[in-house]
Amino acid sequence: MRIAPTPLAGVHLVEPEPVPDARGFFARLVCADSFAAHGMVADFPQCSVSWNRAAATLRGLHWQAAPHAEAKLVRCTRGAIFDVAVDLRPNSSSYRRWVARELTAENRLALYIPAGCAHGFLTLSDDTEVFYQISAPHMPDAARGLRWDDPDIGIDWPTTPAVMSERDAALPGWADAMGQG
Ligand SMILES: Cc1cn([C@H]2C[C@H](O)[C@@H](COP(=O)(O)OP(=O)(O)O[C@H]3O[C@H](C)C(=O)[C@H](O)[C@H]3O)O2)c(=O)[nH]c1=O
Repeated sequence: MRIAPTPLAGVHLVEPEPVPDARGFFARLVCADSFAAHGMVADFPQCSVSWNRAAATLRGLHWQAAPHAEAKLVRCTRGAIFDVAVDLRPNSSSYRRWVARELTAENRLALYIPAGCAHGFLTLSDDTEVFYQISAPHMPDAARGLRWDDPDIGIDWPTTPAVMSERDAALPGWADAMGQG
C-alpha cells in the first residue's frame, strides 16, 4: 500500500497496491508496521458503515472529545464521496485548516484521520456506502460537531448539500464548537 501525507498534519491518504492474477487481485488495506512508520494507529476496535440514499448527502463535521478521541480510516465501498478532515489541534502546524479527497468504490482510496480532527463527507452519487475503521468506541456524550459551512474554515464543497440530519444542520460555528469542551 502507498501512504501519502496531505497538507494536514497526520492526515494520510492510503492507496492499496493490488496484486493481480488470473482470478483478479489481492490488496492489503491496513498494515500495523506501515501505519506505525507514518505515526498512524492500526488498532480499530470498532468498524461502522453508513449508507446514503441520495447524492449531495452531508454527514459531519464530527469528532469525539478527549479522552474518547478517535482516529478513523474512512473508505467508500459503493459510490463516491468528497471526504473532509479539519484540524482542531491548537498546537498543530495545520490548525484550523481543512483537506479533502475524493474517495470512491473504484479508486479504493482511504483517508486516515487522526484524533484531534473533525470528519465529514458529501456524497457524490446516489446509493453511496462509507466504511469506517475507528480507534475508539462510540461515546454519545463525547460527540462534538462543527457546522459544515463555517466561514472561518471555508471548506470548498463541490456542491450544496441537499440532505443532512437536523443535528448537522444545527451544529455550531467554530467559536462555539471549540467551547464545547
Ligand atoms: C456514530 C455512531 C452512531 N450510532 C447511532 C446513533 C444514531 O442513532 C445513528 C446515527 O448516528 P449519527 O447521526 O451520529 O450518524 P452520522 O451523522 O453518520 O455520524 C458519523 O458521521 C461522521 C461523518 C463521522 O465521522 C462519525 O463516524 C459519525 O459521527 O447511529 C451508533 O450506534 N454508533 C456510532 O458509532
